[in-house]
Amino acid sequence: MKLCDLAGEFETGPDGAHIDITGLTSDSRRVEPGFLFAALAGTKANGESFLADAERRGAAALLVSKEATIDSRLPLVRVDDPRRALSLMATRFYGRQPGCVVAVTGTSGKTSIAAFTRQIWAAAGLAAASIGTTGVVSPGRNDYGTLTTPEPVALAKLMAELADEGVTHASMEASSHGLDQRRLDGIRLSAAGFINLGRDHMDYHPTVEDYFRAKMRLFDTLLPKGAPAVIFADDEWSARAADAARQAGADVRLVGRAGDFLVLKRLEHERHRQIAEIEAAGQIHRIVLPLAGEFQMANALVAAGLAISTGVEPAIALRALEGLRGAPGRLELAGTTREGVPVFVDYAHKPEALENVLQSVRPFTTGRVIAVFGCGGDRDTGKRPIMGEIASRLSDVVIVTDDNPRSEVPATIRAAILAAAPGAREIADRREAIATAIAMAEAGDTVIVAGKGHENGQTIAGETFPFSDHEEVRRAIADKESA
Ligand SMILES: CC(=O)N[C@H]1[C@@H](OP(=O)(O)OP(=O)(O)OC[C@H]2O[C@@H](n3ccc(=O)[nH]c3=O)[C@H](O)[C@@H]2O)O[C@H](CO)[C@@H](O)[C@@H]1O[C@H](C)C(=O)N[C@@H](C)C(=O)N[C@H](CCC(=O)O)C(=O)O
Ligand SMILES: Nc1ncnc2c1ncn2[C@@H]1O[C@H](COP(=O)(O)OP(=O)(O)OP(=O)(O)O)[C@@H](O)[C@H]1O
Ligand SMILES: N[C@H](CCC[C@H](N)C(=O)O)C(=O)O
Ligand SMILES: [Mg+2]
Repeated sequence: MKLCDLAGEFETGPDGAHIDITGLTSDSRRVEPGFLFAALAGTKANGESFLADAERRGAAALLVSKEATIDSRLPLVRVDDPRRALSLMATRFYGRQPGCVVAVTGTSGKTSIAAFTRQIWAAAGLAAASIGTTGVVSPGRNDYGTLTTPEPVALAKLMAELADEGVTHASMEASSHGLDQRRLDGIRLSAAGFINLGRDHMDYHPTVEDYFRAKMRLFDTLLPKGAPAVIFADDEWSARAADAARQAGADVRLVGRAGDFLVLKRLEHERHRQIAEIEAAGQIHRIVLPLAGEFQMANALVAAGLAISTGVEPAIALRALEGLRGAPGRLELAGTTREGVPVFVDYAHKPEALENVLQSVRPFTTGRVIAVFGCGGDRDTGKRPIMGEIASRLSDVVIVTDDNPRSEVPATIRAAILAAAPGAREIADRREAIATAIAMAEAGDTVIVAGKGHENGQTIAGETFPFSDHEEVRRAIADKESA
């Protein structure tokens, strides 16, 4: 593609306008001959330090900030916001996107909502995909993922591939990092969703306000004016999110007990399912959601709201809730012991998520709630004691173990949690911690293994070892039975 076509509204200068660009990247190590290299200011480095490296590898043009002092003979595209420009150029380069893309933000529930929206569309006969923390799922794929919101170039390429594979509807997660770093600025959105705001990523965002503002970019910058914004109505931050979306000119649709678009009239919990009465356009629909946890009902309502807002009949969308499968590792029943103790694997790795999950199992637990969890290294340290306090308040037995210590000393992470969790046991080895919880469980108890959900590895000191909470649960149950 010619540089001037790729640059679109951004100026290229006369010399380079007609050179051919063969690809684009923001990582100089991935530059190939003919590529445009985007120099981005990062958290650890500045891409401007790698211009020479990019040039050596064959870069044909550079995307740089207006203020940068550049010593290069290559054609330059100078812009105010290189990250945004890179996203816009990447989608121009790859061309196609599914005709209908929705994005959802919030602290907890994004993966579940993206997966549910895909399932509702599929139930309505549409070729649908979801993109997020657990990877990419579509009629033709089930790819494991690493980031919640992929990098802009990878995302643009993926969207084009999905469109080529016949996918017409895609739901994606918009993480605060993704929004802040403009990863999805090139995506054409048909609707957007908001679920909640809690404590997360305080290592990256200086304040909660900054975190909230990053999330609101979805409505005030990315969502086209007049497009539907589906907002969960029952969170502490709902009113502010709705205001922000309304001010940005979105068509706000509230879902939940305090909703106006989908109103949750009644909810009854059974062991592994819930029965709900939902009002849509003046009609009451009685549905059975085959998932435990009130938070899943909230997620299901946002997903149904997004599906309805993109053309699915309300009756069809709400009926589809009866066939929903939870996203992998989200309050997922990983096994049941011979005594009938359910063992759930859950991805709660932040305070509100842990609180929700522990509260969710209480109604059907006649004995003890046994919780096994830890916290990841190189992430927000402030959440550790908060999670320790929540676990000891809401469970009867707490076992503190390792999550992904990454580069940190694991014992230091555990100590920070234990300081706020009096009476908790400390078992560093995650396999042993899971086995201990399952071995001690008696009839009436519930075991929750939290923090890693769908993950298939444990990262310790820069190395990732194969590890699956699901497999460990199965192994521990089998060992208990044969003992
Ligand atoms: C903290 C964070 O978000 N970092 C992201 C950020 O990196 P950065 O800009 O800070 O990178 P940097 O190391 O300072 O380097 C600056 C620039 O120099 C470039 N560089 C660097 C070295 C070199 O030799 N040549 C070169 O060109 C880098 O490619 C980069 O463009 O921008 C990069 C490009 O977009 C991202 O890859 C990177 O995500 C890293 C991989 C990451 O781990 N991010 C996590 C924390 C994340 O994004 N998580 C969210 C939320 C998770 C959730 O809550 O679910 C997600 O969406 O997954
Ligand atoms: N609506 C919700 N409210 C509170 N907690 C929730 C909600 N939905 C899910 N959770 C909890 O958060 C965990 C993660 O859920 P999910 O993966 O759907 O959220 P996410 O926003 O994608 O999280 P992440 O940013 O970590 O990818 C679940 O395992 C559950 O413990
Ligand atoms: N996307 C999240 C995942 C955390 C998962 C948890 N197991 C941990 O390692 O902290 C993050 O990178 O902060
Ligand atoms: Mg997610």
